[in-house]
Amino acid sequence: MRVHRDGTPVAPAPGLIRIGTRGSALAVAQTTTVAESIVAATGLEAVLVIVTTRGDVSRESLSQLGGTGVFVSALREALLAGRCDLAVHSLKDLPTGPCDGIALGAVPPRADARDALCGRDGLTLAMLPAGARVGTGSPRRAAQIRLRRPDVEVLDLRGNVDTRLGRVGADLDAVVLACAGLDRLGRGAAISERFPLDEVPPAPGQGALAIEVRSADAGCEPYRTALDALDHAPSRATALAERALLATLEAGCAAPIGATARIDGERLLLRAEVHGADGREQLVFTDALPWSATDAESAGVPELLGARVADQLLQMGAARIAPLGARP
Ligand SMILES: NCc1[nH]cc(CCC(=O)O)c1CC(=O)O
Repeated sequence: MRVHRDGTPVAPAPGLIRIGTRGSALAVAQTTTVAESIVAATGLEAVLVIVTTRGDVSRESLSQLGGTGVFVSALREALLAGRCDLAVHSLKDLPTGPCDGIALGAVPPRADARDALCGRDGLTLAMLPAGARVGTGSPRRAAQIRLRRPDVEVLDLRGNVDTRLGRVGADLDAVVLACAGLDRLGRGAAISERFPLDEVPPAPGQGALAIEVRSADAGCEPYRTALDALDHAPSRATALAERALLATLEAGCAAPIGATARIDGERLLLRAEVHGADGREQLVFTDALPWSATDAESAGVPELLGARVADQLLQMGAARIAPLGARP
């Protein structure tokens, strides 16, 4: 497998699949795993095409750039322009709306969706001393921590995973990050606590990857074989239910919303929470619908379930208590 970094085009060739990715260590690690699966399933040769986004090179804050969508759009442009054949994203960073000409080709088996506390000296959230300094850039994570530990100080945090981890034991006592990213980077040893999904629901889609393909190519070989080999029905169903919730709430990726779906026997179950702007109010709702990976009737169930849970949260006052349209 080759990694192409310099920005010049990689010509399409028979037997070669060009996989677009962001250039961060995390993105390259996860796209490498995807590429290896494709090579194993299809016998194709794979090249990673690294697409630099404004979000990677700019020092502006994410809100000035227009949200995490900036990471996604450069990769989608490369796909639409034919500079790569597939694009690999962190599913939680994708905007909820459809994108003309692009289809969600596959959702591979989901990594650990939980949030992780990385505390100095192995400290868990309960063990942190009063007044401890905890870093996170996420309003959801901030609200979840304040609710459990009103006596700790939550501080804003940006930067890549290594930058954030580097602050632990320096100016911060702990940071909160996604388990998936830490595990994929081989930094799982930095985790002092993995928060239970039902108690601290993560961002919708966290831990899942989205493999995008040009809509016109989705049913054609060799893409079809590659995508079929990558796709994992339970991971797709849970991630899509969580995203449908976000879409119905008309919420941005920085809105203080946590969601976790799971397969429970022959049902798809979705639990979601919305946090108030002041960090004290919280709404929680859980619902389930019949779902089975082998049943054609189950198509559309994840979207239906996500919309139902969102409607219920709206009736409970979600739009009143939370800044749903907030950008990071
Ligand atoms: N918000 C940025 C982001 N987008 C995807 C991941 C990695 C986890 C994943 O793949 O869901 C992270 C880092 C984090 O939240 O700690």
